[in-house]
Amino acid sequence: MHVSEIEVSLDTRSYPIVIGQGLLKDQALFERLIRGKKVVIVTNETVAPLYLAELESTLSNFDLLSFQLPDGEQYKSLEYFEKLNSFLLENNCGRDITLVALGGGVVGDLVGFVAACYQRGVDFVQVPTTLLAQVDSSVGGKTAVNHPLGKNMIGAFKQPQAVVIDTQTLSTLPAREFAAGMAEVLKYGIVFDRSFWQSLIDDKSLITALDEKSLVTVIKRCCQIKAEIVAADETEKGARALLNLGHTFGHAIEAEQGYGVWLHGEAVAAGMVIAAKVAELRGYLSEDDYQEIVNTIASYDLPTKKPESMQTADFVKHMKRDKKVQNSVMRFIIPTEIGHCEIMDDLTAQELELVLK
Ligand SMILES: NC(=O)c1ccc[n+]([C@@H]2O[C@H](COP(=O)([O-])OP(=O)(O)OC[C@H]3O[C@@H](n4cnc5c(N)ncnc54)[C@H](O)[C@@H]3O)[C@@H](O)[C@H]2O)c1
Ligand SMILES: O=C(O)C(=O)C[C@@H](O)[C@H](O)[C@H](O)COP(=O)(O)O
Ligand SMILES: [Zn+2]
Repeated sequence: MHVSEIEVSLDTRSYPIVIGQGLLKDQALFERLIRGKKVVIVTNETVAPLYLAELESTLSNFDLLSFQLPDGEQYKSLEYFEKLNSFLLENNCGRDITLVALGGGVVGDLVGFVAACYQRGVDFVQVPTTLLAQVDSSVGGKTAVNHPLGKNMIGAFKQPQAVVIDTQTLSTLPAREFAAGMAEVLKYGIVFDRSFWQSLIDDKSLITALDEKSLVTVIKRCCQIKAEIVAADETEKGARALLNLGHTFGHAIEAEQGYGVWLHGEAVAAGMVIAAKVAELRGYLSEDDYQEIVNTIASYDLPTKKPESMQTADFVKHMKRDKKVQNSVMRFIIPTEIGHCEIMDDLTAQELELVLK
């Protein structure tokens, strides 16, 4: 089995991202990565029947418990944050526990936040099973739950002990979820790397056919980019904000439509098109690049338009609370060419009205 390893360099909190096919079965790997004796696997009702027994068998030398969440973005909530904490207390889990997040970004974000808070912080390991979680959410330590008034509004920066990516798990992922993960993959191309972007166009049929070599190449490149950005700016004081391309609009769509109605990746896809339109209207982005962004996003079966029902005021209401707001000024990430983005803080109400038409 070929296994790749990428390090997220954060001094004493550095950790590996291990990528390979069949890693859920790698007993020696997990025994190397987990410090204590007691492990709680947290997963959800969809992932459990697919992968829980396999991981439990791999971790059979640990004192093991498991906890299942219902499936859905709406359960990335304070209510389920409390339920998981209660489960840990009821089972007398101490500070030496390791939480293992087995699932997509919803499980990973919630478990990470519990790991940040339970008894003021315990170890956790990310075992992402969606494309989105493998390329983005499992890396970098942004953990959170949603609030009815905004996405990821209550959370913490808490880095995992390790990220273990078993690419085999993608074989059971529904097509709509795969496409949602591709939105974040395309984001890396638009923000940081034009030649990576080009490869996503050239290799589209291999990628969507889940060709193992192509998938590993894509996952590795995304993890490398994210690891570099996080190492340079862990808590988003500067460059890390670029990873938010499309999210200011996307988070507004998710919250306004009701969590889970639009998938995170779908909302980000539409948000990236809106951000690209802002840039094109300003003359910062060429018409050709704008059109290439729209066409490529559409080619991966992702939306390129906002929900019809949403008006400018519905966006503004949410965007005013965006975490990038500084001194009451909204800030947006916009592409100036494919492979390069900048932060913009002078979008006018008229421009906003125009792009959201
Ligand atoms: N922390 C971060 O840096 C970060 C980055 C990006 C996104 N996110 C968050 O991640 C969440 C979205 O994550 P997601 O797209 O993984 O959604 P998700 O966690 O809801 O998973 C998507 C769906 O796939 C199912 N699933 C998971 N693995 C599967 C598998 N291998 N086979 C079959 N079904 C499987 C899940 O049960 C769910 O129904 C959002 O809450 C978003 O805000 C966080
Ligand atoms: O890791 C980051 O930084 C990101 O912005 C990655 C995003 O894809 C992700 O959706 C993140 O959770 C958004 O963060 P938020 O701070 O806008 O809630
Ligand atoms: Zn995202």
